[in-house]
Amino acid sequence: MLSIRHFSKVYKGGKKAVDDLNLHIDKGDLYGFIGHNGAGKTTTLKAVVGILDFEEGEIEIDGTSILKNPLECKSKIAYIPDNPDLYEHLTGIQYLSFIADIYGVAKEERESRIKKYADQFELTSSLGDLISSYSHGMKQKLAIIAALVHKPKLLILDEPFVGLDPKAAHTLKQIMQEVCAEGGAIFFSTHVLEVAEKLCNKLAIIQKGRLVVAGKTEDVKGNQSLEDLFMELTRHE
Ligand SMILES: Nc1ncnc2c1ncn2[C@@H]1O[C@H](COP(=O)(O)OP(=O)(O)OP(=O)(O)O)[C@@H](O)[C@H]1O
Repeated sequence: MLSIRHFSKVYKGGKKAVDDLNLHIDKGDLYGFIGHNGAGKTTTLKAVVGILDFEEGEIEIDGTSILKNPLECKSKIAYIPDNPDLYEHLTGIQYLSFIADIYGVAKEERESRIKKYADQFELTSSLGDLISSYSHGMKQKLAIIAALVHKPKLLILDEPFVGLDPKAAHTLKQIMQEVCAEGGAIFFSTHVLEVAEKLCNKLAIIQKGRLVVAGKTEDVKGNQSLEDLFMELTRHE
């Protein structure tokens, strides 16, 4: 579903943020991406979704190159950045309809998907309100619903649990598991190691732009907790 091969990114000014990264995410994978602040997670996620140019390496979504055919790739994915910017002058439902229009989602399908996820996140009664009146968590929930409205094959999430209350975080975990059980795939960054450990079937740890370890959660962790492993692998940071 997602193949990252020999990906490197050097920012203007010479900073090498990611160095020769190789990762493969299959259909059904719930894949956690872990690393210290500045390790290169957001840089990787932005390159995957086609909003950050790169010169070295190849990234393919469902067999299609994000550099050569970005539109086809973007039709199959959804991305939620760590701080989503929404159109504040629209109401929640206007925003969701706008996103559904962009992806050409049929009326009945969009209505049922919006209802399902808005009910789950207890946002239904606020959908008629202006986004500018939403709290940070409500905006985060709206961004999640918008990402799910076209049933993407691949969801890319940058620290999706930040700002969510415990109930909303629980709902999001359930939705993520459901998406993957139905054959979708999710690649997400997080600093919440307990969540990654419990939720993900695969994990990757990145440090200073280089992959430290990647694979099935049980193989990566062995008998220790993810926190112990993470501290051990990154202790020279
Ligand atoms: N636009 C930019 N220009 C120059 N350097 C950048 C730019 N964006 C990020 N960097 C640098 O690239 C490195 C990786 O940053 P990145 O945002 O990918 O880290 P991260 O793992 O997502 O961190 P965090 O957990 O804090 O979000 C950092 O050293 C950062 O300073």
